[in-house]
Amino acid sequence: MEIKLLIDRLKIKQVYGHTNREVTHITTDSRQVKKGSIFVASKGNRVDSHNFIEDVINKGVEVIVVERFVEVSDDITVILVNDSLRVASLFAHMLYEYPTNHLTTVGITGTNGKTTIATMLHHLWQHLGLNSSYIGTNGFMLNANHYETKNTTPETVTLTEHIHEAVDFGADVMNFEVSSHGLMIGRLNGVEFDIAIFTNLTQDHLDFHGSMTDYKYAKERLFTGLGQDLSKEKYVILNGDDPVSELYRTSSPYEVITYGLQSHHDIYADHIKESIEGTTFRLMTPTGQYNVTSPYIGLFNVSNLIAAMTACWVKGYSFEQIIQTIDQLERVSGRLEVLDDSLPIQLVIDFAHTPDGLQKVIESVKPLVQNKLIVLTGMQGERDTTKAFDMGRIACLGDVAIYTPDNPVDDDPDYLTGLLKAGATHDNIYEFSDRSRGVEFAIEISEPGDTILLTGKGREPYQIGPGGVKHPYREDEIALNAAYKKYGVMDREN
Ligand SMILES: CC(=O)N[C@H]1[C@@H](OP(=O)(O)OP(=O)(O)OC[C@H]2O[C@@H](n3ccc(=O)[nH]c3=O)[C@H](O)[C@@H]2O)O[C@H](CO)[C@@H](O)[C@@H]1O[C@H](C)C(=O)N[C@@H](C)C(=O)N[C@H](CCC(=O)O)C(=O)O
Ligand SMILES: Nc1ncnc2c1ncn2[C@@H]1O[C@H](COP(=O)(O)OP(=O)(O)OP(=O)(O)O)[C@@H](O)[C@H]1O
Repeated sequence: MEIKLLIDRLKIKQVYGHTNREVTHITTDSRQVKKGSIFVASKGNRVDSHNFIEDVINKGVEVIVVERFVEVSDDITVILVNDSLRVASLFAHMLYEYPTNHLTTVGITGTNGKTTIATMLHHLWQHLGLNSSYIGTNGFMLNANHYETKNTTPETVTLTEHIHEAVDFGADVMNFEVSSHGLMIGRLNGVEFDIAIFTNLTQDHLDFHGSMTDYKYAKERLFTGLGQDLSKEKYVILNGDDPVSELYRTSSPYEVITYGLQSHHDIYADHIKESIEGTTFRLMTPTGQYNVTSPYIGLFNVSNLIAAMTACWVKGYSFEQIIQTIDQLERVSGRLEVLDDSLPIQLVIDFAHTPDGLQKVIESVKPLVQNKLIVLTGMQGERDTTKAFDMGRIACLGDVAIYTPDNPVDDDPDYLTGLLKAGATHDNIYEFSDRSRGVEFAIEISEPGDTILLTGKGREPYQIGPGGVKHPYREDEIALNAAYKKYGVMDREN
């Protein structure tokens, strides 16, 4: 695309150099530039990437977007603007031909359940015969192809580029985990959603948002962002069990469908029966009642599954069609996942890292516990530590609570476990500054019939230590190795 077309869209700007250049790529990261790239410089929390301009010019970049004047040779085109990241969104969407117009987009927001619902949907669409894409905490996916990403909602240019890749791949639908950070700092600028789903709002990320009120309004942006154009077919799917849905109901003019576990919702479940293999329930819908056998454990996963099914239903699939695919659905990686059911203990990994998530996950597992319940929980460094006290208290719903750090970054691991310990409600508690030792200890003290619930990590393959350095870490492997050592089960499948 000729940069003149991009520049013409901006009123407030100063442009130096030629405007008849062709560009094929845009990036906010100097390490990603190639010939034909526009490089957008910005001031981050850690570095000011205006400092990399010489470097990107040496790599062949001829067009740069900046927020402050920089001295460069005359053969470089410099576009000086007020807010370079806002311009990055605009240029990226123009360059990639407004990619969200070419597929169905589903945005999922809420404190817990985004990855779960987005993953369920990604599989449901494929079983219904569509090509699907997923972007979120577990990376970027095009059907079964998986690529790593850095954030739950990546920065604006990377996100737009991935949407463009999904369109090129032939994806019919793209499922987005929409983080409140992403909504607040413009990572989703230009993304036009067709379906917006809300899971729940409970305490998390107060280090970033400051208060639950600000956090609530951050998430509301997904719903106000749907716009007002009623010639478009869009839907709002809200968890009726969460009171915040009443606000989000008023945030958008599109049809609202509520789901949940209570009979006054539009779509809900009753006759729920839980086991360690999964859950059965009766799905009550505007088109009839259906029996569902779900491979997912836990009441909150009934809610999550209904949200996912509802998104397929509003796109025209019947509940009969949708339910037929459910027994083929894959487990959601690291979310209430039972590791090797041949063991004499129930060894479960989960990603719960908020008080509500932890409470729900313990409540889900408790009825299935035969002997004692050992809960391991962790506190993240440099994050919302005000949740630690409650998490320490909730972990004591187990007979044994083990406190560890989880991605401590530059915080002292003992400080983090101490914050958890402050909430303890019984004495059967242990602290480990090395999380893997805590996992091994949980196995060491277990007896056949016990349930061990390892929360906060799931299958995240690293621990973030001092300086933000990621060290390889696999909780599933540590736990299984310790369990095989203790219980001698050799036929491991992993
Ligand atoms: C606090 C925060 O949001 N930080 C984000 C921010 O980092 P930053 O401001 O420190 O960036 P920086 O390192 O100063 O770099 C500034 C600019 O220079 C560029 N750069 C940098 C180095 C270089 O050599 N060359 C270069 O061009 C960078 O690409 C960037 O454009 O910009 C980065 C690039 O876009 C993000 O990856 C990073 O997310 C970090 C990793 C993070 O942990 N964010 C969390 C708080 C977050 O966003 N979480 C949400 C929610 C998750 C959930 O729901 O649990 C998420 O969506 O992930
Ligand atoms: N609907 C729900 N309500 C409460 N807790 C839930 C719900 N769904 C999942 N959880 C719990 O929260 C944990 C995280 O789930 P999931 O990864 O789906 O959430 P998320 O919103 O994507 O979180 P993140 O933004 O941190 O990636 C799960 O492992 C489970 O313990």
